[in-house]
Amino acid sequence: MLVLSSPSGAGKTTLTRNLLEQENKDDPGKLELSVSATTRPKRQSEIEGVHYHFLDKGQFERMRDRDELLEWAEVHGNYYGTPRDPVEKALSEGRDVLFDIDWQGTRQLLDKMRDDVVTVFVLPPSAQELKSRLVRRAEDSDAVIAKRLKNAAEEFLHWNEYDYILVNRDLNKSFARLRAILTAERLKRVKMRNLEDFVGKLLTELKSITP
Ligand SMILES: Nc1nc2c(ncn2[C@@H]2O[C@H](COP(=O)(O)OP(=O)(O)O)[C@@H](O)[C@H]2O)c(=O)[nH]1
Ligand SMILES: Nc1ncnc2c1ncn2[C@@H]1O[C@H](COP(=O)(O)OP(=O)(O)O)[C@@H](O)[C@H]1O
Repeated sequence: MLVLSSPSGAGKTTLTRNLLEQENKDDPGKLELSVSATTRPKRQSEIEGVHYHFLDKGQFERMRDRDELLEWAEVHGNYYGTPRDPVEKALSEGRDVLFDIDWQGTRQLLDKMRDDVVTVFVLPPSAQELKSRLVRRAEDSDAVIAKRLKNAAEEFLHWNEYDYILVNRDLNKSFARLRAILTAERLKRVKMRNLEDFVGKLLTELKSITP
């Protein structure tokens, strides 16, 4: 499980989309995005079921109360949560799962599955650039942008709960660094499947060619 968090506008959605596209080009189906449920209104560019499952408050609360969410939180005055089933299915089938969730949700995932979770916190190069990106994205009203900027102060404080920090100045560089994190994490001995079998085969082969 690879988690990206950041204050709104730092670039985590852009980075997750690029990562999914590139990874699935190289190894189709290996990395899956966890599509969250939310009560926030849909943005113009968003598609139901692709970017989020857009629910009303009652629908969300029913999912939460039936324990169908792996984690959930209230962010910027709306509910957000991770549907449990798709994540469990992907993991059981050996796929990696990418999450774009906030620090509250990250804490809940870590409490449940610490050994399997890698966390990345994305920071903007400056506060002014954070504001400019929110304005340039042109998806939210001035009031919504103001609220997100105000909440960024609280979110910044959680940087030290994450494994990796990406200061997202140049998008290409940040993307390359994110891929490096994923590659290195996949190469960790404890995360590699069937390694014992592989080394066993190497030993057998070695014996057969050793005089
Ligand atoms: N805990 C939790 N946070 C989420 C989830 N989905 C999205 N978020 C976070 O909610 C915040 C707002 O997301 P969004 O409304 O898409 O705005 P954006 O960050 O400005 O693109 C971001 O910090 C997301 O990472 C989720 O399923 N659980
Ligand atoms: N490194 C970067 N340099 C300049 N603009 C960026 C960079 N990364 C993201 N952006 C732009 O900033 C805006 C916010 O990015 P987004 O990925 O939506 O942020 P978040 O998901 O963290 O709220 C978008 O318009 C995006 O195209």
